[in-house]
Amino acid sequence: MTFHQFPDHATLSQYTAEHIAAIINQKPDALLCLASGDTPIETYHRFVDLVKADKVDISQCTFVGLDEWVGFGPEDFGSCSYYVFRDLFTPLNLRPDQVHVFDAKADDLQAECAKIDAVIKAKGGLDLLLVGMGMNGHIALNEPGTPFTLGCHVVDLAESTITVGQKYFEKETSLTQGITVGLRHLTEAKEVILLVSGAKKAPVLRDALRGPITEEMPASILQTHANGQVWVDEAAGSLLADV
Ligand SMILES: N[C@@H]1[C@@H](O)[C@H](O)[C@@H](COP(=O)(O)O)O[C@@H]1O
Repeated sequence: MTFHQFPDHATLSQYTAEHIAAIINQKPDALLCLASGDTPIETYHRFVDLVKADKVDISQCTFVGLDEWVGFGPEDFGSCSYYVFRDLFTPLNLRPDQVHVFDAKADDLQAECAKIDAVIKAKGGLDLLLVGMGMNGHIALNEPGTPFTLGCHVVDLAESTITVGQKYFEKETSLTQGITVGLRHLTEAKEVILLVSGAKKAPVLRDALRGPITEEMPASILQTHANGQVWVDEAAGSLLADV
Protein backbone atom coordinates (compact mmCIF):
# COMPACT_ATOMS: atom_id res chain seq x y z
CA MET A 1 0.00 0.00 0.00
CA THR A 2 1.17 3.51 -0.72
CA PHE A 3 -0.13 6.70 0.85
CA HIS A 4 -0.21 10.21 -0.55
CA GLN A 5 -1.60 13.38 0.95
CA PHE A 6 -2.73 16.19 -1.35
CA PRO A 7 -3.14 19.80 -0.22
CA ASP A 8 -6.84 19.92 -0.97
CA HIS A 9 -9.78 18.09 -2.53
CA ALA A 10 -9.42 19.80 -5.93
CA THR A 11 -5.80 18.66 -6.34
CA LEU A 12 -6.68 15.15 -5.17
CA SER A 13 -9.54 15.01 -7.70
CA GLN A 14 -7.49 16.23 -10.66
CA TYR A 15 -4.67 13.80 -9.89
CA THR A 16 -7.08 10.88 -9.54
CA ALA A 17 -8.86 11.73 -12.80
CA GLU A 18 -5.53 11.81 -14.65
CA HIS A 19 -4.55 8.50 -13.06
CA ILE A 20 -7.78 6.82 -14.20
CA ALA A 21 -7.12 8.14 -17.72
CA ALA A 22 -3.56 6.75 -17.57
CA ILE A 23 -4.83 3.28 -16.58
CA ILE A 24 -7.21 3.28 -19.56
CA ASN A 25 -4.55 4.59 -21.94
CA GLN A 26 -2.39 1.65 -20.88
CA LYS A 27 -5.24 -0.87 -21.07
CA PRO A 28 -8.04 0.42 -23.33
CA ASP A 29 -10.41 -2.46 -22.47
CA ALA A 30 -10.01 -1.98 -18.71
CA LEU A 31 -12.74 -3.03 -16.25
CA LEU A 32 -13.35 -0.27 -13.73
CA CYS A 33 -15.49 -0.22 -10.62
CA LEU A 34 -15.97 3.32 -9.37
CA ALA A 35 -17.61 4.41 -6.12
CA SER A 36 -20.59 6.59 -5.52
CA GLY A 37 -20.62 9.08 -2.64
CA ASP A 38 -19.58 12.71 -2.32
CA THR A 39 -15.83 12.10 -2.26
CA PRO A 40 -15.21 11.13 -5.92
CA ILE A 41 -17.72 13.48 -7.60
CA GLU A 42 -15.11 16.09 -8.52
CA THR A 43 -12.79 13.34 -9.79
CA TYR A 44 -15.56 12.24 -12.16
CA HIS A 45 -16.12 15.80 -13.40
CA ARG A 46 -12.39 16.16 -14.10
CA PHE A 47 -12.32 12.72 -15.78
CA VAL A 48 -15.25 13.67 -18.04
CA ASP A 49 -13.28 16.81 -18.98
CA LEU A 50 -10.31 14.64 -19.99
CA VAL A 51 -12.51 12.38 -22.12
CA LYS A 52 -14.15 15.36 -23.80
CA ALA A 53 -10.67 16.81 -24.48
CA ASP A 54 -9.72 13.52 -26.19
CA LYS A 55 -7.01 12.74 -23.63
CA VAL A 56 -8.40 9.23 -23.24
CA ASP A 57 -10.55 6.88 -25.31
CA ILE A 58 -13.12 5.04 -23.22
CA SER A 59 -14.89 3.26 -26.07
CA GLN A 60 -13.55 -0.17 -25.07
CA CYS A 61 -13.84 0.14 -21.26
CA THR A 62 -16.41 -1.52 -19.07
CA PHE A 63 -17.79 -0.03 -15.86
CA VAL A 64 -19.27 -1.90 -12.92
CA GLY A 65 -21.43 -0.25 -10.25
CA LEU A 66 -19.99 -0.62 -6.76
CA ASP A 67 -23.03 -0.70 -4.50
CA GLU A 68 -26.69 0.24 -4.11
CA TRP A 69 -29.36 0.67 -1.47
CA VAL A 70 -31.81 -2.26 -1.76
CA GLY A 71 -35.10 -1.04 -3.24
CA PHE A 72 -33.52 1.86 -5.15
CA GLY A 73 -32.42 2.30 -8.75
CA PRO A 74 -30.67 4.81 -11.02
CA GLU A 75 -33.94 6.70 -11.54
CA ASP A 76 -34.33 7.37 -7.80
CA PHE A 77 -32.73 10.57 -6.52
CA GLY A 78 -30.37 9.66 -3.69
CA SER A 79 -29.51 6.18 -4.90
CA CYS A 80 -25.85 5.29 -5.38
CA SER A 81 -26.31 4.72 -9.10
CA TYR A 82 -28.26 7.99 -9.49
CA TYR A 83 -25.07 9.94 -8.76
CA VAL A 84 -22.74 7.72 -10.76
CA PHE A 85 -25.00 8.03 -13.79
CA ARG A 86 -25.46 11.79 -13.30
CA ASP A 87 -21.78 12.61 -12.82
CA LEU A 88 -20.08 9.95 -14.92
CA PHE A 89 -21.94 7.41 -17.03
CA THR A 90 -24.40 9.80 -18.69
CA PRO A 91 -21.89 12.60 -19.47
CA LEU A 92 -19.55 9.92 -20.88
CA ASN A 93 -22.28 8.74 -23.29
CA LEU A 94 -21.49 5.12 -22.53
CA ARG A 95 -23.18 2.37 -24.49
CA PRO A 96 -25.46 0.08 -22.42
CA ASP A 97 -23.04 -2.82 -22.89
CA GLN A 98 -20.31 -0.77 -21.14
CA VAL A 99 -22.26 -0.41 -17.87
CA HIS A 100 -23.20 -3.14 -15.40
CA VAL A 101 -24.99 -2.15 -12.19
CA PHE A 102 -26.93 -4.08 -9.58
CA ASP A 103 -30.70 -4.01 -10.02
CA ALA A 104 -31.43 -3.44 -6.34
CA LYS A 105 -35.18 -3.57 -7.01
CA ALA A 106 -35.00 -7.13 -8.36
CA ASP A 107 -36.91 -9.92 -6.60
CA ASP A 108 -33.85 -12.14 -6.76
CA LEU A 109 -30.97 -10.15 -5.27
CA GLN A 110 -28.74 -13.23 -5.14
CA ALA A 111 -29.03 -13.42 -8.92
CA GLU A 112 -27.94 -9.77 -9.09
CA CYS A 113 -24.88 -10.64 -7.00
CA ALA A 114 -24.12 -13.57 -9.31
CA LYS A 115 -24.56 -11.27 -12.33
CA ILE A 116 -21.91 -8.79 -11.18
CA ASP A 117 -19.59 -11.56 -9.90
CA ALA A 118 -19.82 -13.07 -13.39
CA VAL A 119 -18.99 -9.80 -15.17
CA ILE A 120 -15.90 -9.36 -13.01
CA LYS A 121 -14.82 -12.96 -13.56
CA ALA A 122 -15.43 -12.86 -17.32
CA LYS A 123 -13.19 -9.81 -17.66
CA GLY A 124 -10.42 -11.40 -15.61
CA GLY A 125 -10.93 -9.22 -12.52
CA LEU A 126 -11.10 -5.49 -11.90
CA ASP A 127 -8.31 -3.37 -13.34
CA LEU A 128 -9.26 -0.54 -11.01
CA LEU A 129 -11.44 -0.41 -7.94
CA LEU A 130 -11.92 3.16 -6.71
CA VAL A 131 -13.61 3.38 -3.33
CA GLY A 132 -14.50 5.85 -0.62
CA MET A 133 -14.80 5.16 3.09
CA GLY A 134 -17.84 5.39 5.33
CA MET A 135 -17.85 7.02 8.74
CA ASN A 136 -17.67 3.55 10.32
CA GLY A 137 -14.83 2.46 8.04
CA HIS A 138 -17.05 0.67 5.53
CA ILE A 139 -15.80 0.15 2.00
CA ALA A 140 -18.55 0.08 -0.62
CA LEU A 141 -21.30 -1.33 1.63
CA ASN A 142 -19.04 -3.85 3.34
CA GLU A 143 -19.94 -3.06 6.93
CA PRO A 144 -17.76 -3.76 9.97
CA GLY A 145 -17.67 -7.53 10.57
CA THR A 146 -17.96 -8.48 6.86
CA PRO A 147 -15.57 -11.31 5.93
CA PHE A 148 -12.77 -10.12 3.65
CA THR A 149 -13.43 -13.23 1.51
CA LEU A 150 -16.95 -12.37 0.27
CA GLY A 151 -17.79 -11.56 -3.34
CA CYS A 152 -20.94 -9.59 -4.19
CA HIS A 153 -23.53 -9.89 -1.44
CA VAL A 154 -26.56 -8.39 0.26
CA VAL A 155 -25.96 -6.70 3.58
CA ASP A 156 -27.96 -5.38 6.53
CA LEU A 157 -26.89 -1.76 6.88
CA ALA A 158 -25.23 -0.49 10.07
CA GLU A 159 -27.06 2.22 12.04
CA SER A 160 -24.33 4.74 11.19
CA THR A 161 -24.67 4.02 7.46
CA ILE A 162 -28.44 4.54 7.62
CA THR A 163 -27.98 7.85 9.47
CA VAL A 164 -25.13 9.19 7.32
CA GLY A 165 -26.85 7.92 4.15
CA GLN A 166 -29.68 10.40 4.66
CA LYS A 167 -27.38 13.12 3.25
CA TYR A 168 -27.92 11.79 -0.27
CA PHE A 169 -31.72 12.18 -0.11
CA GLU A 170 -34.04 15.18 -0.09
CA LYS A 171 -36.20 13.84 2.74
CA GLU A 172 -35.84 11.20 5.43
CA THR A 173 -35.64 7.83 3.69
CA SER A 174 -35.94 4.29 4.99
CA LEU A 175 -32.72 2.40 4.26
CA THR A 176 -32.37 -1.16 5.53
CA GLN A 177 -30.16 -3.24 3.24
CA GLY A 178 -27.52 -2.78 0.60
CA ILE A 179 -26.11 -4.83 -2.27
CA THR A 180 -22.41 -4.49 -2.83
CA VAL A 181 -19.23 -5.65 -4.47
CA GLY A 182 -17.32 -7.62 -1.83
CA LEU A 183 -13.86 -7.29 -0.38
CA ARG A 184 -12.67 -10.42 -2.22
CA HIS A 185 -12.97 -8.32 -5.36
CA LEU A 186 -10.89 -5.62 -3.69
CA THR A 187 -8.18 -8.13 -2.78
CA GLU A 188 -8.17 -9.48 -6.33
CA ALA A 189 -8.30 -6.09 -8.08
CA LYS A 190 -5.13 -5.19 -9.94
CA GLU A 191 -5.22 -1.73 -8.38
CA VAL A 192 -7.27 -0.18 -5.59
CA ILE A 193 -7.55 3.52 -4.79
CA LEU A 194 -9.15 4.65 -1.56
CA LEU A 195 -10.05 8.35 -1.63
CA VAL A 196 -10.67 10.10 1.70
CA SER A 197 -11.54 13.74 2.09
CA GLY A 198 -12.43 16.06 4.95
CA ALA A 199 -11.62 16.42 8.66
CA LYS A 200 -14.61 14.35 9.77
CA LYS A 201 -13.00 11.22 8.29
CA ALA A 202 -9.60 11.84 9.95
CA PRO A 203 -10.16 9.65 13.06
CA VAL A 204 -11.54 6.75 10.97
CA LEU A 205 -8.65 7.02 8.51
CA ARG A 206 -6.16 6.93 11.39
CA ASP A 207 -7.78 3.76 12.76
CA ALA A 208 -7.90 2.17 9.29
CA LEU A 209 -4.23 2.80 8.47
CA ARG A 210 -2.55 2.72 11.88
CA GLY A 211 -4.79 0.22 13.67
CA PRO A 212 -4.89 -3.56 13.24
CA ILE A 213 -5.98 -5.22 10.01
CA THR A 214 -9.38 -6.50 11.03
CA GLU A 215 -12.79 -7.22 9.52
CA GLU A 216 -14.19 -4.90 12.21
CA MET A 217 -12.54 -2.04 10.28
CA PRO A 218 -13.14 -2.84 6.58
CA ALA A 219 -10.88 -0.01 5.32
CA SER A 220 -7.93 -1.64 7.12
CA ILE A 221 -7.89 -4.17 4.26
CA LEU A 222 -6.06 -1.52 2.21
CA GLN A 223 -2.98 -2.23 4.33
CA THR A 224 -2.84 -5.71 2.78
CA HIS A 225 -3.03 -4.73 -0.91
CA ALA A 226 0.26 -4.70 -2.82
CA ASN A 227 -1.13 -2.19 -5.32
CA GLY A 228 -3.39 -0.26 -2.98
CA GLN A 229 -3.22 3.52 -2.98
CA VAL A 230 -4.65 5.65 -0.21
CA TRP A 231 -5.03 9.21 -1.45
CA VAL A 232 -6.32 11.82 0.94
CA ASP A 233 -6.56 15.57 1.32
CA GLU A 234 -4.81 17.41 4.12
CA ALA A 235 -7.91 17.57 6.31
CA ALA A 236 -8.48 13.81 6.19
CA GLY A 237 -4.81 13.07 6.85
CA SER A 238 -4.52 15.52 9.74
CA LEU A 239 -4.38 12.89 12.49
CA LEU A 240 -1.94 10.50 10.86
CA ALA A 241 1.25 12.34 11.74
CA ASP A 242 0.38 12.21 15.45
CA VAL A 243 0.25 8.43 15.63
N1 LIG B 1 -22.29 3.55 -0.47
C1 LIG B 1 -21.38 4.66 -0.29
C2 LIG B 1 -19.96 4.20 -0.42
O1 LIG B 1 -19.72 3.59 -1.67
C3 LIG B 1 -19.13 5.45 -0.24
O2 LIG B 1 -17.80 5.23 -0.65
C4 LIG B 1 -19.14 5.85 1.21
C5 LIG B 1 -18.52 7.21 1.47
O3 LIG B 1 -19.34 8.23 0.97
P1 LIG B 1 -18.94 9.76 0.91
O4 LIG B 1 -17.89 9.90 -0.12
O5 LIG B 1 -20.22 10.47 0.55
O6 LIG B 1 -18.44 10.13 2.27
O7 LIG B 1 -20.43 5.76 1.76
C6 LIG B 1 -21.59 5.39 1.03
O8 LIG B 1 -22.31 4.59 1.92
